[in-house]
Parts: sequence; structure tokens; C-alpha cells
Amino acid sequence: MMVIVLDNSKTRVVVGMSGGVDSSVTALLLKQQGYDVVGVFMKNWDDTDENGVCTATTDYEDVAKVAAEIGIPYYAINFEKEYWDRVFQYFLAEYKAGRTPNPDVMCNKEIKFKAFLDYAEELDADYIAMGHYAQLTTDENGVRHMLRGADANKDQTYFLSQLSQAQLAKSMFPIGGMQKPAVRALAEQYGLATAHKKDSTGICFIGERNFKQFLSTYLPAQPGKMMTVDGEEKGTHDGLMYYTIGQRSGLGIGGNSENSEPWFVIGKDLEANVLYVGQGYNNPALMATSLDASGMNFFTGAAPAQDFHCTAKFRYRQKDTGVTVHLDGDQATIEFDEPVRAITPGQAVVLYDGEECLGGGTIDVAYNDARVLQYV
Ligand SMILES: Nc1ncnc2c1ncn2[C@@H]1O[C@H](COP(=O)(O)OP(=O)(O)OP(=O)(O)O)[C@@H](O)[C@H]1O
Repeated sequence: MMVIVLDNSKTRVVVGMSGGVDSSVTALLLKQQGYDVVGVFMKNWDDTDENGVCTATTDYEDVAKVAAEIGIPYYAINFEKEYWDRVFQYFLAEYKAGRTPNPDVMCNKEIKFKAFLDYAEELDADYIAMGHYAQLTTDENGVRHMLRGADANKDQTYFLSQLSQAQLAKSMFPIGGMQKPAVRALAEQYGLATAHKKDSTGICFIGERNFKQFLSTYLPAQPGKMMTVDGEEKGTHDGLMYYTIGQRSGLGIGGNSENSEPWFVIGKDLEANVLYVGQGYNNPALMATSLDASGMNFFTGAAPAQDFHCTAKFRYRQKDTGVTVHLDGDQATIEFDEPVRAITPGQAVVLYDGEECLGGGTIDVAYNDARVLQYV
């Protein structure tokens, strides 16, 4: 019997270490598998507060502790300029255009799997590894495929939907086949300093903010009229960028006694600076039957066909809906098997075939039977 012993020691893997538990365990597993592991912490945003305190400093200290516990070298790299130019400018431009951007999707495409990958290659990395909940497989032709993370609650393929085949070929997701509680248990078992650390929340790298205040420091707010689609004035809004399709308008225009259903944002007219609102969570004006998307990306480098049926997610925390995709270059028209609430321009539409994530694009316009919704 021939026994093949894999020698991973010649394969250098640079791990993106955030100072969180997922990337700590990512580094631990690779080290246990005998890889030549290097940890790298990125600083992408200056979050120093008025007291001179910055969470990046604490996070980097945690990276240092974990690297010492595992026994790997580690470095820090600053991508504030790259993040500002390639992610934050897009983020602001989208809000300015009345859309709701997804900075995590852009950050993965431009920073974690581009600027970071370039830097890792300068460190002679064969691969980069991240603590994302997603799985990669390689078919008989050497083509990489993306699968949902095994923990359905944590699956992050939605945010990875703009990565190319070349980026996947250089990436590893060692915890993608694990459940989150098992990741924490492993961190505890090995006494890692991050074992009990809370998961990060808020805007990618920028963190938890008072969103209105944060955005208003970069974009001037332009208050305007709030109206129903029938043209009835309902008050004023603080600036279109503060509202997302489907959110409760929260502007104190409660219903009267015979009809007290809450009001929701159903659309924006950027030119007229009008916010459209409608009553009822499932207001028909919020229910879409199809959408147009651009920037369609397929991980394998090719779509399954020009027209095909699969499932899709239109926001991160949402179950899949059956859809029919019609492609035209990197644009797509996507028809839904059943109406979907609050399709939001600027967010990603991500396609799945069972457990496989095929890729995705950016939502531009939503329709209800050929009628344009949302006026954006
Ligand atoms: N500041 C950073 N420096 C290096 N890599 C990072 C950084 N922030 C995030 N990453 C990488 O991206 C992955 C996914 O980031 P995300 O913000 O979703 O964190 P997470 O799932 O809470 O993971 P973690 O528990 O490792 O923070 C991380 O596991 C890590 O590999």
C-alpha cells in the first residue's frame, strides 16, 4: 500500500487575522496541518475616538497574543488609503445616488482579496486564508467552486459574490466546514485569547456608528417631502440617503384609528428629492416580481447558461427564492418564482444552485410586472 504524506511545510499561507475568534481558529487549524503560517492584521480605517482610543489597537494586541499562543509570526499592514479610495468612495457615491451600497462585498473584492492578496504575495504566500464561513472545492478541471458555509446561520458567500476565479484559486477558508459553536470550542480548548470575544458588528472596518451622524459628516443632508404614491403629502424627510427601501419610515405619521398600519419606505425620487411611503408591511408597492442587475460575476468564469433557473438571495439574512436568470453580457434580468418584498437597489443579488454559490451582481431596478418600482 502506498501512503502519501502531504508535506504542507513548504506551502506558505498568509492568514487575515482580525483579532476575532474565527480568524484565530483559521490560523490554528492551518498551523496544526503543518503549513508555513504567517498572520497579517490590516488597518483600514482610522477609528481613533476623541479620547485617543481605537479598537484597531485592541484587535492588534489580540492578534499578537494569538500568534504567540499558536507560534506564528505576524505583521500589520495599513490599507487606509486603498479602503478610502476603493470602498469608501463607492459607499458615498451609492448613497448619493439614492441607493443602499454593500461595503462588505466591495471590501472583499478590492481589499481582503486584492490589496491583501497582493501584499501576501510580496511575503511569498502561496495562499491567503480568511475566517469566512464559505467553502471551496476544486473540480476535475482544476476549476474552483464556492459552496455555502456549513453553518447555515453564518454562511458568508453573499459577501464573497464578486470574487473572481483567480482570487478563489489563491484562497482558503479553513473554518468554512465548521459550525460556529465548534469554532469557539476549539479556541477554548487551545486557550486562545480570543475564545470569548464578541463577533464584530457594524459597517465593514468602520464599525458600529450612529449611522445618520456618520453619513452626514461626509454627505450634506437635503431634507424634502414625504409623499404617498397617490401624491398625498405626509410630512418631511431628513435626506433620502438615510432611508432604505422597506424600512419603517419612523417619522411619526401613525395611522388613524380605523387604519393604524405602520408606514414603510417604498421608493425615492432623487430628482424631485421625494421619499415615497406606503402603509402596511406587505404594501403592494414593495412587492417586486423581477429586477435588473449589473456586474454579474460567476466564480467559475462562466454562467451555467444564458437563461437558467436557480435560487437567489437579495439581502444577507434572507432565505432563497426560485428565480429565472436571463443574461446579456454582465447584465441580467432576473424573474422571481414568487413576489419578493423590498428589493433594494445597490444591494447584491447572489445566485445559488443547491449548496453551490454561483456568483452575483448588483441590483439596479426592481419591477412589479413590468412596472418600475422605487423610482430611484
Ligand atoms: N482587520 C483585519 N485584518 C486581517 N484580516 C481581517 C481583518 N478583518 C477581517 N479579516 C478577515 O476577514 C474575515 C471575515 O471578516 P468578518 O468581519 O466577517 O469577521 P468575523 O466573521 O467576525 O471573523 P473574526 O471572528 O475573525 O473577526 C476574518 O475572519 C478575517 O480572516
